[in-house]
Amino acid sequence: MELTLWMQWYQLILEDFGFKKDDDELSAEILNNILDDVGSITPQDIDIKDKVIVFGAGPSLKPNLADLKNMDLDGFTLIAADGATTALLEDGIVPDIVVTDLDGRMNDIITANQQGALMVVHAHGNNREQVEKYTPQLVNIMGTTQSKPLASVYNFGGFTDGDRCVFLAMALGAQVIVLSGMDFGKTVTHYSRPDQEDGPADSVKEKKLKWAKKLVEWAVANTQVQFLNISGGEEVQGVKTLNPADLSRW
Ligand SMILES: Nc1ncnc2c1ncn2[C@@H]1O[C@H](COP(=O)(O)OP(=O)(O)OP(=O)(O)O)[C@@H](O)[C@H]1O
Ligand SMILES: Nc1nc2c(c(=O)[nH]1)N=C(CO)CN2
Ligand SMILES: [Mg+2]
Repeated sequence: MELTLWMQWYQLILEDFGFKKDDDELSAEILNNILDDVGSITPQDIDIKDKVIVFGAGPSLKPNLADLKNMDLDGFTLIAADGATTALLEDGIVPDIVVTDLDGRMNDIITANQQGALMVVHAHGNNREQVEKYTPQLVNIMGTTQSKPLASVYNFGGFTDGDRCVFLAMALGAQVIVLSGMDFGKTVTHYSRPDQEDGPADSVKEKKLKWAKKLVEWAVANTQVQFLNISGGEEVQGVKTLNPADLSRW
């Protein structure tokens, strides 16, 4: 999404959650400084295929993976939103890219990185400590922010890890984006909340998922990218729902 338009969404999100722009900016500056020290990658360093699968951490993720793990996924770039990484690794799949604000199961995210996954690390006002602690433990990192971009910290638009996967894929030139485990709604899994069982979202998470869905629906309505949905959960307006097995036709 173009930056000036994203900034209008961002303003509404700040107001809705009471987040402070200054906190987001400070965290982004800290990430930028760390990346200056440890090194980082740029969008030009990331080659994606025309077809991408974005994995969110919703309840349909595991059933989706049960089908996908027996299919040939070579034609797709696989992008995992944070905690979804754990579910992929359980099924023997290493994502090509992990988009994370560093609150998934960090051991698994580090393992995926060691096995080749590129890291898209998001700095925001509520994850400064995780940025400081975990970024130096990672390699092949690209930084992102939801606020003002910096030399090594990009803003492609998007808010939650899952919808930011979508905006990243679009910025990198994806033509087809398949949504998996992007249920939205009111149920979260232990992949999203590593210390909890699957169950109802708290009010903040529910609100985050509403914004995530709105942003994905904006992308569907305002870009030429072809979206397909194999997730269960809520219908995403304008997106055809498929069975995972039918993906081989795309
Ligand atoms: N029902 C769902 N439960 C959890 N995640 C979902 C769901 N549906 C879609 N998703 C997407 O999967 C992503 C999983 O990442 P993760 O749970 O780490 O979220 P997050 O963006 O860091 O949010 P939070 O700040 O609540 O941890 C979410 O960002 C969201 O976009
Ligand atoms: N300031 C702030 N920004 C965010 C937050 C958060 O908790 N605080 N959570 C996000 C992932 O859903 C994305 N951005
Ligand atoms: Mg997260």
